[in-house]
Amino acid sequence: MKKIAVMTSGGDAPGMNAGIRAVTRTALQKGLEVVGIYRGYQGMIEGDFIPLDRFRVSNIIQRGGTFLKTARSEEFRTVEGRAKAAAHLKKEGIEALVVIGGDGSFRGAAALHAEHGIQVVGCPGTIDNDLYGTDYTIGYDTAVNTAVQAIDQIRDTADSHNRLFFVEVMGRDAGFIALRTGLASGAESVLVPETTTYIDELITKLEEGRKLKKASAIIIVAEGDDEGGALDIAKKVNEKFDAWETKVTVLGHIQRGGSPTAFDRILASRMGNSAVEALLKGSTNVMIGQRNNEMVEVPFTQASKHHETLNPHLLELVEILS
Ligand SMILES: Nc1ncnc2c1ncn2[C@@H]1O[C@H](COP(=O)(O)OP(=O)(O)O)[C@@H](O)[C@H]1O
Ligand SMILES: O=P(O)(O)OC[C@H]1O[C@](O)(COP(=O)(O)O)[C@@H](O)[C@@H]1O
Ligand SMILES: [Mg+2]
Repeated sequence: MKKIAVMTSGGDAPGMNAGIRAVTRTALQKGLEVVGIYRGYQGMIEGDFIPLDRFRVSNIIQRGGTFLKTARSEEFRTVEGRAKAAAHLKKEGIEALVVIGGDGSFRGAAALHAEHGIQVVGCPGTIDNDLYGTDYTIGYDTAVNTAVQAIDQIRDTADSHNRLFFVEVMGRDAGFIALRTGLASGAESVLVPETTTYIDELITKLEEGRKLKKASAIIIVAEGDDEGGALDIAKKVNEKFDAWETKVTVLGHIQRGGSPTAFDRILASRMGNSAVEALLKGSTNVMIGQRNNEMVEVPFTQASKHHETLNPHLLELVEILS
């Protein structure tokens, strides 16, 4: 193997730049040439490539987003689109690829391997933490820290006015961001898609809080919750409970940006490094995961099929401590 490519795909996540840097510098150190692919699979289809040297990845470890840009490409979902993409890779002499992205990106990589024999290894890059086989994905820790900081600020104003806040966090159909954010911000309750949400139970809890003369209440709602988003849930609660004035905040894309935490930079650096080592020893169709602080290889088929379960003890802890 002489030349590899690296790309970012799907939703951006803080730490992706640190991952690109780690892939590039590890590969160069092993005597490989490295090419960056702009705009995910769409850039691959269009042959939008840039040679990477050690200086091209200087001064990016601390930057959010991804300097290679990212995209969601409908064309890559087609056999024809993938054939165009593979033709560009072959013309450039690229034999192997590191994809930093989520479950969808790994499905795309698996198709590229099946149809065109390109060797593919993935690094989990998504704020949602919704991949099986890794304790953490790149960007998750930063997103949680961003959300916690925002909720600390909401708590100041909620307390001053004695209000009830519903704060919606991202996570698509997973509740990881919501759970960790709720624990760290001392939320009264966390509503996640993985467990059934009972509006009546929530109201009982809020009433108990009123009786205890709590100054405010903050409920964290995962965007994919089974009872709907924060606005829907606030409405349902308000139909039966209006003792507190109620406000809704949707944190949205601020959770995706910002400088990555030290945790995410280190995770991305280790994963990028392991991805190149995996390619060199001939692995393909695997994601690099972190398990008990060790780097491991997880087949794409497992990684993208489902995600880890939420820790029920942590869900319980939110209730115990609130
Ligand atoms: N089943 C699939 N076959 C081929 N390509 C896919 C498939 N699923 C996703 N992709 C490609 O991967 C891209 C990123 O996937 P997406 O689900 O949007 O984000 P993520 O990788 O963060 O989960 C898609 O826009 C598409 O180009
Ligand atoms: O930026 P978009 O296209 O609105 O997508 C929003 C979605 O992307 C995410 O921020 C990240 O998801 P992916 O990493 O799977 O792309 C989700 O939490 C959210 O549901
Ligand atoms: Mg995804």
